[in-house]
Amino acid sequence: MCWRPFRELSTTLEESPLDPRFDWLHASAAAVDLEAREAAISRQGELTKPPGSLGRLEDIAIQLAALQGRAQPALEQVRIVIFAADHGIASAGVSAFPQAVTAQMIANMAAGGAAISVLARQIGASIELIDLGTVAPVPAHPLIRQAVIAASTANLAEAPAMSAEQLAQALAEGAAALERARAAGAELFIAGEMGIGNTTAATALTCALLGLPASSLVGPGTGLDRGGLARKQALIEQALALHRDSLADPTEAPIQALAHLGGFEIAAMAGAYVACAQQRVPMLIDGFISSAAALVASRICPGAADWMLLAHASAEPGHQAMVQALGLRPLLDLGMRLGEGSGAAAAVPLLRLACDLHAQMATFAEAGVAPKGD
Ligand SMILES: O=C(O)c1ccc[n+]([C@@H]2O[C@H](COP(=O)([O-])O)[C@@H](O)[C@H]2O)c1
Ligand SMILES: Cc1cc2nc[nH]c2cc1C
Repeated sequence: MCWRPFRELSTTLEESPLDPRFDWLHASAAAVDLEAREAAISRQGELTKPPGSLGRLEDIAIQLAALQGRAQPALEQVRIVIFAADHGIASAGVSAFPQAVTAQMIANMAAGGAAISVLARQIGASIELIDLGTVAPVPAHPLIRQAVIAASTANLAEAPAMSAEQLAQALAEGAAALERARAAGAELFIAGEMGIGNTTAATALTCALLGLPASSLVGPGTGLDRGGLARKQALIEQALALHRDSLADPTEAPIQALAHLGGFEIAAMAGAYVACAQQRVPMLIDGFISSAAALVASRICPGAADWMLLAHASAEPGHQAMVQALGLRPLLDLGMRLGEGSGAAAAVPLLRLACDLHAQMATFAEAGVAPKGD
């Protein structure tokens, strides 16, 4: 695919026609292993149950077999990477919580007291926290990687959220996190996020990519009241109008939308997802913000969605449109809207159950059970 980021730029994004910093994004998504898929389908047909009776537990095992390239998939090594960043738009009052919470929650995650800390311990996942830039200080901690791009993005209702250089840095941080996850032997990659104001960025980004009005996707995020919700919608409308011309070229729209309307953590997640698809690492997508990043990744890298499982349906109302556009089906619907990768972590036991059933059930022949008649 001939894809040229920043070919025709707004004056604030100054890059050359073919910017080499984005070259790596051009590589295609890997093909899934159809032989392993067929072998897994065939094994499911031999297990002691009416064919199809384990429903989506069968589909999960088959998909993981195709992604891991083995007839018997397994999920011992799960990696959770939490990308954290602040947003310029937060100063406009689009969140129910103060901006300082982003940095405070990174510290809480590192100390082991956040929901994702409990979930990661429970499922035995390794965890990495990446600080891409917060307004309040983040303490030094062995679990926290300092990869600060800027204290926050710019206010996307007034200017492009980030420069091309900042975008390149964020995307590369995501790819580097995937590289470390692979080195640690990860069999499944989960990206989580933390960023006060990031439902505004994720909503604006999705509106731009799907051509939908702010009113159809905007939601309360951390718990905005009616007045806050109206302010959030108006700011997203303002941002979409401001950046419309910069997003006009459909071949560049995903990357331009990321630069103009995204956040550092959203761009890093998109970079990690593209790298996962290119490097054969199955990913489990979390909620609203993660799905916006997944949508960008699937637009940048056609075929990336083949490498994704969607953990859950977020309670944030705009998530439904993202789910539809991704063509994925959520595994869980628990009314969650936390982020942090929490919904994905909650779905891991289900995936493991699917793998264990696939590997450990007896076949009709082994158990001496008569198979389905003709
Ligand atoms: O992932 C979700 O489905 C989700 C839905 C609503 C809110 N969040 C989290 O809440 C924060 C953003 O909410 P807000 O209201 O500040 O835009 C951010 O840290 C997200 O992780 C996450
Ligand atoms: C406390 C808190 C925890 C979070 N985790 C992810 N987003 C969050 C937002 C808030 C406000």
